[in-house]
Amino acid sequence: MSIAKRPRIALIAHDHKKDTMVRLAKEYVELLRQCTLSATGTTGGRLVDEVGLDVECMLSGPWGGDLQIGARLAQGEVDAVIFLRDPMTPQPHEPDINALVRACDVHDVPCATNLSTARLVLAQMARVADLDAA
Ligand SMILES: O=C(CO)COP(=O)(O)O
Repeated sequence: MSIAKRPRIALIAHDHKKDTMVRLAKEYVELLRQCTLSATGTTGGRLVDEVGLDVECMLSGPWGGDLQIGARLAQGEVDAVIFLRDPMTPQPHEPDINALVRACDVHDVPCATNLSTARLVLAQMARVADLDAA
């Protein structure tokens, strides 16, 4: 994967996965502080408030936040997506979610949709970009 010197990571979590995202961000806070972060609205707000990260917050997912991130990604402005999806709960904006994941596949951008993969991606990013992991 191609990774910028200061990796640009998008962070997204569905409601039942937001606590997991906050824990993950705390685990990798040293790495994430060295990255340029964007997030969907509610996820980003929690990462700012509870982890103290500097995050550019897009719209909330159901209001178009996934699409905003997807548009940036299509323009080559996102190096990885951590998208903790809730596989048990139907989402009103499922087409937007699919569009973002598809954009990751189209543009060959790493997209972690569960915690274990997220850890692998973040650890690899720290290694490849020679950044300090948590
Ligand atoms: O719905 C989401 C992703 O599809 C997440 O959006 P929020 O971070 O605004 O809750």
